[in-house]
Parts: sequence; structure tokens; C-alpha cells
Amino acid sequence: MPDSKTLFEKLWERHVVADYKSSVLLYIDKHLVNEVTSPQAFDGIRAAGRKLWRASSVVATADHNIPTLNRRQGMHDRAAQEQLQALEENCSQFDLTYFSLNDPRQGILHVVAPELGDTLPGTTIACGDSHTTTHGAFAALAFGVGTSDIEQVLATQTLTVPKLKSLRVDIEGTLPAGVYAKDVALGFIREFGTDCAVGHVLEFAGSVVSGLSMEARMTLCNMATEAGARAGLIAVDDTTINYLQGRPLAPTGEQWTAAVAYWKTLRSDPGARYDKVLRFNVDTLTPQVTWGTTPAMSVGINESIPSLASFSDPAARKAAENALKYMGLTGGTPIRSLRLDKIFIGSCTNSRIEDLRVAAGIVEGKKVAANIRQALIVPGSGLVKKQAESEGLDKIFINAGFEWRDAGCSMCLGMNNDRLSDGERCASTSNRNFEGRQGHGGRSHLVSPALAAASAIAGHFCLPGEY
Ligand SMILES: CC(C)[C@H](C(=O)O)[C@@H](O)C(=O)O
Ligand code: SF4
Repeated sequence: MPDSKTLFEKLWERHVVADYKSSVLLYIDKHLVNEVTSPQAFDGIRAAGRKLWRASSVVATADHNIPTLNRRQGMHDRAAQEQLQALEENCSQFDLTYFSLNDPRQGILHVVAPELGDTLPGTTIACGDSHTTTHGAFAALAFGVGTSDIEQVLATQTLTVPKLKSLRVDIEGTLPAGVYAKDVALGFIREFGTDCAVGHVLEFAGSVVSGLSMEARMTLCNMATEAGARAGLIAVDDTTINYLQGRPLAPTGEQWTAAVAYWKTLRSDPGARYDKVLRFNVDTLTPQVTWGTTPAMSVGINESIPSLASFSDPAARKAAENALKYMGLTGGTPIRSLRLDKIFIGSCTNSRIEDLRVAAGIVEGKKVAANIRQALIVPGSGLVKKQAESEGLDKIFINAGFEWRDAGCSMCLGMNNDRLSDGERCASTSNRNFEGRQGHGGRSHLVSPALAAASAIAGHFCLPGEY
């Protein structure tokens, strides 16, 4: 059909301010600001004597380098303290919405904005953080940007974006019990690679996606950046609308009715043309565990770490060899047999209430294994923490031997006090397992919250119930 458009085209066309040959100037509706990537952008604004174009588009909070324990005692180092202070001063100078460390709305921006109803379908969003792809779960065109882009958005409310291609993945089949969105993301990246979506906006479609909750859709879109995508997208349906209704910043009354009518158009038309289409069937997917240093290096829980001989491509073999060396592993070892030192349940991939409920259900009445030195549960926001506490999940975790922390990025990356020591092996619900990601010499294995919880009890990788 000649007039058929993809969801991406619909969002793009509504926001183009100026069309250059290979890029466009895109209007940005929402700007999420953190403490790490914004200080220099504000310095630039001040140095040029500029005003902010639309200060009301900003929501700011600190998430990356803040402590998740004993917050009142202050920050772990000077650089972190300076970044936090800069954010606070900038928000006050420019009169921006800022959630301070003792505001329950503070947390990881990719958890905070959706749960408040600040992430809305049909909007464009910029944030100085690569996991901004998360917001695509709401049919928002959301870009992770760098510090100079942040300055541009603050000053002009526009972003220069290169022309992007469209990629749709149809996720089909029946999700087996115990297999979650995290496993779908890891399985997809394992099959198609960490660069399969480079230069593309990646739309997740198909019956499996339609059946997922918003939390699970956010997990999928969060990992779109690990497939190289510039943005993730999922069409609006009743699940989206039901999730948003009644959220503090979502529209109300007549505005809600009008918004819903528009949001319902935010899906790709039949016959819309994509630059690339992939299919991923989940019928035989099992819970995934990464064994290497990219999110594509994963195996199913019943599998062994691949042997070097199984890689026919020399470059892939070399990469696997380096990864195994860093991870202290040998090909052919069953992934279940790896003994763990730490457990991290948190991050913008898997720290929402649904994730915590799944984990709590698995560890209830059990104890973290003796060989686990530290098991952290880090809710994605103060509101997630409150909700979990109102359901008694904190007690379940604490009784099982987990530490119940305040919201933040925490052990997802080594920018605060929560980290791995040299050689420590961790089951982590985060999204990146690069060398040194969770601390110098730390060995990260990406898993779903269910697998992290079960593995905490067993002390090694296993499925729930296998202790
Ligand atoms: C520090 C920040 C800019 C970085 C990102 O862009 O994603 C971090 O959040 C990450 O997950 O690696
Ligand atoms: S939780 Fe991890 S991936 Fe997400 S924004 Fe923070 S550091 Fe980045």
C-alpha cells in the first residue's frame, strides 16, 4: 500500500523540524537528565549565555554514581560528589524538575519516567544515556545522546539525527514457562549479533510482544541498544494504555481521551515497508546465561560453554578465546557448574516491581548459599522500593540473606560503591558484561531475575527449584 507507514516513520515525520540530506533536525518533547553526562552541557549553556528553550521538558535525577546504602553519609568519592552537586545547582539555576536523593521518585531515569507517566506514546525523548531505548516500549522515539547533544537539546529543543533505517523483528511462538523477556533479548542477540541493528530503529513485533507486560516490553527495548539499535519501538495497544492510565504525569480528562485516540494510531500500517525484517521463534528458547564479554555470548541454562573448536570463523574464535580468558572459563564446562560470588538484581533492565516479585517468589523461605559473598536487590526507583515494601517483598529478601538497597544504577556499572572485586563472578540482571563493567577484573554473567534469584540460593547457575 503506497500510504502505509511504519510506526517509526509516523513518529519521525511528526517531529522533523528541518530535513538535511543525510540527517534531520528532530524536535524533542522530553529530556531526561542525569548527573554523569549533563554537567558540561550546562557549562556550555552558561558559557554561551543561552537560555533553555523549554525547561519544562526536563526531568532530572541522579542515578549512576550515587550510593545505594547509607545515603546520608554522603558520596563515595569527590568526582561523584561534584557531579551530584553540579546537577543540583544546574536544576536549581534553570528551574528544572529534579528528584533529589530523598525524594521517593528518585531512581534510574529509565524506570522513573515510565512509572510516573512522563514517558508517553508519540513523543520524542532524549537522554544522555544509551539505554534510553527503553522508552520505545511506549511507542516513543527515544534516543540516547552524548553531552554535546544534551547541550543542543537544552538550548534548542532539537536533536540532529542521521537518517535511520527500519528493522522489525517478529517474535513468534509460545514463550515456555520460566523464560522471560530478558531471555528473549539475550537469545535474539545471540542469534543475530550485537551489530544486527546498527543504524536502525528496531521495532519489536509479533504475538510474543503483544502478550508481554509493559515491564517486560521495557526489558526488551532496553536491550535494543545491545543489538546496536539507535532506538527500540513497540506499537501501542491496550496494555500500553492500561499501564499509563492514572499515572501521576499522564494526561487526564478530555486530554486523556484525545491522547488515547491518537495513541491508537501509533502502530505500523499493514503493508508498511521496512529496510530489514527478522524472525525470532521462542518455542525452544531456554533461560539464557552469558558466558563471555558481550551480550551475544550466551548459552541456555542446560548448555555448556562453547568450545573454541566450535567457532569456525577465526575472528569469532579469537574473541571467544579472549572472553574465556577474561572470564576464567574453559570451553565445554556446563554453565550450571559455575560457582558464584555475588548476585545483583537491579539495573534499568530488570529492577521493576514485576522483576522483584518474580525474584521474591523464588527465594521466599530459602537462604542465599554460603559461598555468595554479597547478594544485592536494588529497586529501580524509590517508588518501586515503596511498592515492594508494601507487598512485604523486602522482608522476603532480607530473610533470605539479600541486602535491600536504595534505588540507583548500583552494581550495573562500577561508578559507585557497589562493585565486583578482581576475579569475582556475578549473576547480574543488568545488560552489559563488558570487561571491567561491574568493577576491575569482575566477571559478569547476564541473566533474568528468576535465574539470578535461583542461582543465589544454589550458589551456582540453576533453574528455580533446583537447589
Ligand atoms: C554512564 C552512561 C553514560 C552509560 C550509558 O550511556 O549507557 C551507562 O549508563 C551505561 O549503561 O553504560
Ligand atoms: S542501570 Fe546500568 S545500564 Fe541502566 S542507566 Fe544505569 S548504568 Fe546504564
